[in-house]
Amino acid sequence: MDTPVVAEGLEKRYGETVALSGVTLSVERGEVFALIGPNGAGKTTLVRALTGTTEPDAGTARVLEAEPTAVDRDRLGVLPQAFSPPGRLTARELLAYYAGLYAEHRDPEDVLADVGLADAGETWYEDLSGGQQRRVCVGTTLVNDPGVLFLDEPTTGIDPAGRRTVWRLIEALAEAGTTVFLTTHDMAEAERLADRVGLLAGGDLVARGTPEDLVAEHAGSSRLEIETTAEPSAFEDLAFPVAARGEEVIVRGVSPADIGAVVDYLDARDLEYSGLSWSEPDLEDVYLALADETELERTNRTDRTGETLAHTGETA
Ligand SMILES: Nc1ncnc2c1ncn2[C@@H]1O[C@H](COP(=O)(O)OP(=O)(O)OP(=O)(O)O)[C@@H](O)[C@H]1O
Repeated sequence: MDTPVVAEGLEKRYGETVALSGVTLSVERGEVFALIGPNGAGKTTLVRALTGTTEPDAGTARVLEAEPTAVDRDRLGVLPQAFSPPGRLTARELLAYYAGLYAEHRDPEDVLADVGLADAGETWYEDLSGGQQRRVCVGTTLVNDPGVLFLDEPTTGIDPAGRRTVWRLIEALAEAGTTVFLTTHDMAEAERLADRVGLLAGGDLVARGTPEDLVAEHAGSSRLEIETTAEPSAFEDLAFPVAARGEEVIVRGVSPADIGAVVDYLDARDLEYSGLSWSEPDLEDVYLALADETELERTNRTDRTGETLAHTGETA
């Protein structure tokens, strides 16, 4: 079977603004592809170009082997970033309404349960909480059991438990062969769900790969965050790279076994601290490193983070 989502050299401008500057990508069947990137990076524009709601200035897109405007809608699910169904329909009525648009559709009751709203079926959409509304919106994209699903920030505004419900749902869909193209600002979401992640910045896909590969390549080393008002210079003799950020000192490359030595260092110098937290590098570090780098290249600025470096050339 052919690759369900393919973009080649997609370009889109709005006046002087370059929203997409030649994006090429493909997403395989059953794959979850997460598109991340700063506000205004072009994510929604890319989703719109792939789903036929905006026409690119150059390049081509194919979804389910068709032009985006000619895709068999029975096989496609699209959740736009801004989606406001009628407020005076209940969650159940809304899903039944959207299901009725398709000759073959799932039982709306099952979809309601899938998005964790079995108990809220009789509530008007306008009376649901923001997170419940978003879950109904996700549900509307599932009624036709789509083969390809575009979800533009599906979990924005959803509480942690509801988010996990949606995550499990997406995982189950992908396992059953649904191709999922997702945009998100939630790095935990991208890391958990995505087989591959693409980082869009300034209309360009500046990095792509599995979350693991991106972390290994771009995220740097582990970080120990020390909440302290001590001056960065007080850490000069520590055997690890250190950077300061506000009332935090960030020590890089510390393994869990090294934490004791850092604590000894603090105690020996009477450096007061109110908290220590250690973390493995993750996708958020990748995002910060690459988004900053791209922003730097774009603006040619040299001082963007407000971080003061102690005795290394690193940023935190
Ligand atoms: N219809 C439009 N008219 C004019 N400019 C637009 C239009 N749509 C998008 N843009 C511009 O194109 C750029 C990319 O916007 P886009 O919405 O694709 O970004 P995004 O990555 O989805 O952002 P966010 O994370 O904030 O949702 C922005 O500078 C935006 O202002």
